[in-house]
Amino acid sequence: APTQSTVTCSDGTVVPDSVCCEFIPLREALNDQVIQSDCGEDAHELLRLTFHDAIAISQSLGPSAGGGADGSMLLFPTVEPAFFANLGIADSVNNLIPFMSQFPNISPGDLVQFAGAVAITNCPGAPQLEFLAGRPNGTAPAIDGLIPEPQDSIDDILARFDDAGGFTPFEVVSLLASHTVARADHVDPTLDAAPFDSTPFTFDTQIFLEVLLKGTGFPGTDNNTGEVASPIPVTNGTDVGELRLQSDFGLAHDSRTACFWQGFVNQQDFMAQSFKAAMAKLAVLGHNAADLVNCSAVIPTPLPATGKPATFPATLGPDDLELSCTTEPFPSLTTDPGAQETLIPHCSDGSMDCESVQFDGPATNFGGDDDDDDS
Ligand code: HEM
Ligand SMILES: [Ca+2]
Ligand SMILES: [Mn+2]
Repeated sequence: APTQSTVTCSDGTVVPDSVCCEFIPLREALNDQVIQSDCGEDAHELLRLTFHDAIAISQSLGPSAGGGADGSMLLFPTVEPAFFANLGIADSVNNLIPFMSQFPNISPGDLVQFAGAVAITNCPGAPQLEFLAGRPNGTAPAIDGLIPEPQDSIDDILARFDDAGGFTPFEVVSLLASHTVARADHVDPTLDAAPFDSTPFTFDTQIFLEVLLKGTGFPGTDNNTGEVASPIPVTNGTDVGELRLQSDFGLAHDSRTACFWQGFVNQQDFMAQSFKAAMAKLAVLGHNAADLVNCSAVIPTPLPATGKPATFPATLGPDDLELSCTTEPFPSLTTDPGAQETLIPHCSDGSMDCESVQFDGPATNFGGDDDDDDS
């Protein structure tokens, strides 16, 4: 068999090509200057950016509609971030732009996918994503209209993912594991950092469980576009109640996806591996993977899963489930202790006050707001 040649980077990491070694100092710089080795706001926003850069491609409309994972967000920061569907993306774009000049040999498309992969290694339970290097620079911004929105029908969402990269309904649900480490700043304009599950700093399966609980209220104002009622809406100061996206609710109940959604509840390894496989596809949209170099060895080992099984938030239990998968049994789970509805901490260390990093930069959100007061 042919022998695979390797290179050893100065820190001892063994990689297939020396181009991979340049990502090691980038990884340290990203963790020091932006991510703060935390699964907090900045890590979450970098993960979201991998999606919004990559999904902007269309098989039906052709290459002029968008180049996929090509760094166009960073290269044309006044164009795509200003689309309504990209509200909030300007934060992560401005946080990455300084690294383009600090690491001139690393392309913006690589930078976006690499930053997201590094970011989630700070989230206990996240998989070690594949990372391939060598994406050429994007040549034009994508057109508006390619980013799924939470008010879109499930037909439209599944069709958009299929058109972007042939994603199956199972792969779409797999990608939504991302919402286990996610909070909305713009869905309810009165709220910052409204979490999608009760553990926004842990890459666990709570998102899949909690979206299956009956909605009882809203964490801030009612019935914003793309929002439906959540099961734990109580807000107290910076502890913002859970916010449920209409799209997550729809995917949890649509006949094409309901059993996939339910199937990730309390299945940490299956969820993490399925997310990893779907992310590998997302991260190379617009490229031929065979043209890229496998630099996965430069992605750190993620923090291990907590080992805590999925649990119903305090005061809730099986009676609060609203299920649409009729062919699979629902797992038996316990309820967290406590007589009061769960409050979700604002910071990963349980405190109320944690600063996120926000560099000034050229990217602006829809409406021109540059969001740097985001917390
Ligand atoms: C049906 C597809 C999807 C829809 C409709 C959707 C929608 C949204 C919305 C509306 C937000 C809140 C943004 C804000 O108000 O600040 C959000 C946040 C987020 N999304 Fe998605 N999303 C989808 C798929 C994905 C995928 C595939 C990924 C990654 C692989 C992802 C990662 C994230 C992350 C990490 C956040 C949190 C950002 C933060 O905490 O600041 N989403 N998503
Ligand atoms: Ca979580
Ligand atoms: Mn945010």
